[in-house]
Amino acid sequence: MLPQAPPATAKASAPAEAVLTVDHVSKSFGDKHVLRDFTLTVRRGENVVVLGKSGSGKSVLVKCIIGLLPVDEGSITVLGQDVAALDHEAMDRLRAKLGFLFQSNALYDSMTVSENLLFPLRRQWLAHTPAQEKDMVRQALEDVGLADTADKMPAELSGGMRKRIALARTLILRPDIILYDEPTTGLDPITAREISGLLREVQQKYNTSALIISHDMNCVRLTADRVALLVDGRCYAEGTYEELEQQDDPQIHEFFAA
Ligand SMILES: Nc1ncnc2c1ncn2[C@@H]1O[C@H](COP(=O)(O)OP(=O)(O)OP(=O)(O)O)[C@@H](O)[C@H]1O
Repeated sequence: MLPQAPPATAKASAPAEAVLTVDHVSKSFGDKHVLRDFTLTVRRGENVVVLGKSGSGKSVLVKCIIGLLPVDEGSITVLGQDVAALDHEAMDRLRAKLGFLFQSNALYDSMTVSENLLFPLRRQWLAHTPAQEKDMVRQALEDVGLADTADKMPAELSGGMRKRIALARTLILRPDIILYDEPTTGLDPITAREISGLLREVQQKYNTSALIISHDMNCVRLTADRVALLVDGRCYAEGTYEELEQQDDPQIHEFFAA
């Protein structure tokens, strides 16, 4: 009798833990049903893009995730914590583990790049020495490919560079999950492609998980491990970019046909 083959590496196929779960969430404003039984999971180390038309409820979804809007039904779990059950202080502590990259970048024009990066760091509970702070700024700027910009003012930088600085400011806090809101909006196609590449580098280097809201199909293709289509308040379809691109369903196809 042949010796029994060792069991297949079960570990390799086990899915990573969920870091963000949106479970059958509904949210309405009066009789306007924005989210209807919406379900989505982001696993550790995964980039998930939420794709939806303008006004489909992407921002409402993000606001529910970070506890700025209460859900009507269903639940949201972030890093093992039920968002609805958290008091103000606990929610603040949870938000400190999330990174945000806003469409506007939200940089302070009157501060240098270095001061912009240090601003959120100094609001944290952990104290750092000036030497540690300098090192953290240097590392974050290196990670976004802008090592020599620490003393520059945001106004001296291009749109793509400002986006990188905003990302560095997020990375310096070592977030577990990053929420990207339209990360390539307003950038020319070449810069948009560079920023999309950077999102991938960040994911690989820090093993961060990300929820990315984007309309830019190039960005979606370059950054997404999985895409969730938000249509009529529901997660209408979910899959890799390539899987969804091949679907004939007109509701799915129209996103990829443009
Ligand atoms: N606080 C609110 N009160 C009432 N209606 C709201 C509120 N916030 C959002 N809405 C409505 O919910 C719907 C979804 O809005 P949302 O901003 O989430 O869309 P979106 O997908 O992010 O759009 P865009 O891509 O244009 O930013 C819209 O019809 C909007 O008017």
